[in-house]
Amino acid sequence: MFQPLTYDGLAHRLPKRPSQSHKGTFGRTLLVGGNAQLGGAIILAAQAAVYAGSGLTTVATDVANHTALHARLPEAMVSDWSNLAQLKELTQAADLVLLGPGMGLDAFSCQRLHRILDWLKPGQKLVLDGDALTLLARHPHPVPSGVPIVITPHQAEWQRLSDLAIEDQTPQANLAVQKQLGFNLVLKKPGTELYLTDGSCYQLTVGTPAMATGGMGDTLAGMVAAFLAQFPDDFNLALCSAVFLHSYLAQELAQTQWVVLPHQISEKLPSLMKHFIG
Ligand SMILES: NC(=O)C1=CN([C@@H]2O[C@H](COP(=O)(O)OP(=O)(O)OC[C@H]3O[C@@H](n4cnc5c(N)ncnc54)[C@H](OP(=O)(O)O)[C@@H]3O)[C@@H](O)[C@H]2O)[C@@H](O)CC1
Ligand SMILES: Nc1ncnc2c1ncn2[C@@H]1O[C@H](COP(=O)(O)OP(=O)(O)O)[C@@H](O)[C@H]1O
Ligand SMILES: [Mg+2]
Repeated sequence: MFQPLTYDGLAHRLPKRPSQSHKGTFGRTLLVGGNAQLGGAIILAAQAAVYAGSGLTTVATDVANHTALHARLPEAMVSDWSNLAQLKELTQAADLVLLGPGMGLDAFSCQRLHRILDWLKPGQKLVLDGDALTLLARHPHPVPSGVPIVITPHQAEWQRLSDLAIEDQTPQANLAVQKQLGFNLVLKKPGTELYLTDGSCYQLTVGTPAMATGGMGDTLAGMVAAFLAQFPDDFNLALCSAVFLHSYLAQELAQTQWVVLPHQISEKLPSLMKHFIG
């Protein structure tokens, strides 16, 4: 049922950067997340998005995170996520919205999730991760039509969304729920599984327990966002490449490290992508 994701099957298939280009060519990416306690999650996601090549990256987050984000990642623009009018403008101007890392589960975050689902228009793209998935499971809301959606749950988040206990998350059961939902599903675990809306299914051949540390999924979410935003011509290739490179890089780093820190993956991305794409 699954096609294996391998280096040889993916490398050199993504397009090089055209010389006639500017930052707008490579995607306007909006990341929404990071409450006062979980700012690290959206900072890690934003670093991954910028280092993976997103042309213009804006982060809507709690004001408590603004100074840290500016200090750590001056390439990203920052907005106060409690300003709903500004959030609407940013959402409507984005090519892709990533929603969820560290966003928390309170009523205001739920409102943000529902409003962003209402504001998105056909032609835009949406990635949902972390608390956005838990909120959607608890408080379902219609999703925009004509907007490809990627969800990146770990097994407990998928349990909340699918009602499948972790021991019941067989490929057949996962596929049945994914088809009902109509989302592209990246089910994160050792041997991450991808169930795409065109019916294709893939499984990771790389990865390591050195990845089992907080923030690793936030980094993947930022990479997925940047790949989908900057490589719009082949959605599935962009998604598969992001998922593959995240674990491939971690596996490379784990040859000499006990644990791989999520930000180390981001730091290696510009050189690895040059090597991978050619
Ligand atoms: N630096 C920061 O700011 C960080 C902020 N973060 C942000 O925190 C928010 C909450 O995300 P979350 O993943 O930490 O919590 P939640 O959704 O409750 O899941 C944990 C529960 O699920 C269970 N579990 C079972 N299987 C599992 C599996 N395969 N993978 C993982 N968990 C599994 C697990 O079981 P246990 O560990 O108890 O065995 C536990 O009971 C989210 O927005 C995220 O972005 C984090 O990224 C960390 C760094
Ligand atoms: N033992 C493991 N083997 C392979 N990959 C792992 C392992 N543990 C975690 N990962 C990977 O690390 C990431 C963890 O994501 P997630 O739980 O959402 O982290 P966080 O929310 O803390 O950022 C996923 O990509 C998952 O596949
Ligand atoms: Mg996560």
